[in-house]
Amino acid sequence: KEKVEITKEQRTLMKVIVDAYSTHQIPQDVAKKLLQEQYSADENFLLLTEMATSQVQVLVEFTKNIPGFLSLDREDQIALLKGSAVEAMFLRSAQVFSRKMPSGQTEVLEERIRKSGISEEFIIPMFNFYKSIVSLHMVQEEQALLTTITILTPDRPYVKDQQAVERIQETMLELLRKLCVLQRPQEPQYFARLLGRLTELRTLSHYHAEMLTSWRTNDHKFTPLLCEIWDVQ
Ligand SMILES: N#Cc1ccccc1NC(=O)[C@H](C1CCCCC1)n1c(-c2ccc(Cl)cc2)nc2cc(F)c(F)cc21
Repeated sequence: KEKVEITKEQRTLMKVIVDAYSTHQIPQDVAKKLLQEQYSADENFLLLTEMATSQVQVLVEFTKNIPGFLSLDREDQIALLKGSAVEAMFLRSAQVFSRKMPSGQTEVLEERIRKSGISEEFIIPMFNFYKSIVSLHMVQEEQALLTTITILTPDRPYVKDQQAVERIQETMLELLRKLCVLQRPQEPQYFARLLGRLTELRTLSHYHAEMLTSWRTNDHKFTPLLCEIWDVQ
């Protein structure tokens, strides 16, 4: 039986990542807004572009706190941010959806999102992903590390020094592996299941541009930052 224990450095690394992850969150709670009232498709589209834009800003701030990220080549830092922003946004949305809520509220939230203006064909794959995240019952350490691992994906377009990214990602993968073993000793496959979600996440993210351009709204206006990050306009 493998004796797994977190080293002192790993504990420090964990604390840095989790603190940064919880600090750099969007101030306004989108779930609360959506539960408070029903918006039109146009209002929802505007809300989405606002949320996505501020999500990119908090993502940039978060990555600055990932040990080793700032010592990567500057252009590679940008390539990693551009390459992971959409996935990070869907992962964040899934984590918001999987939050414990008073009974019946998750169903209301799901209904509001189904009717938000998003076109039918994307609703199923999106909620399949969200529900697969819900079923994992991740703790915040796992959520923070999973987002970090997503950002540190070496084979993003235009990354020059993939080895340098791999080295940092491996540190995070090893830490997550240990956490999963310690957190779920009775579920040896849990770590593999977590990483499997990143494959689903990448597939869902392929649709992001179409999800936006097919939104039921008269005016698909995007912020300059979103035009940069999302393949739109
Ligand atoms: N962006 C963003 C973002 C950043 C941080 C936190 C949540 C975010 N998600 C959001 O704001 C959107 C809202 C925006 C208003 C209209 C209804 C969807 N969203 C999405 C959703 C993101 C994208 C695309 Cl194409 C379709 C859907 N899946 C959500 C799940 C949830 F449970 C949830 F509460 C919100 C959710």
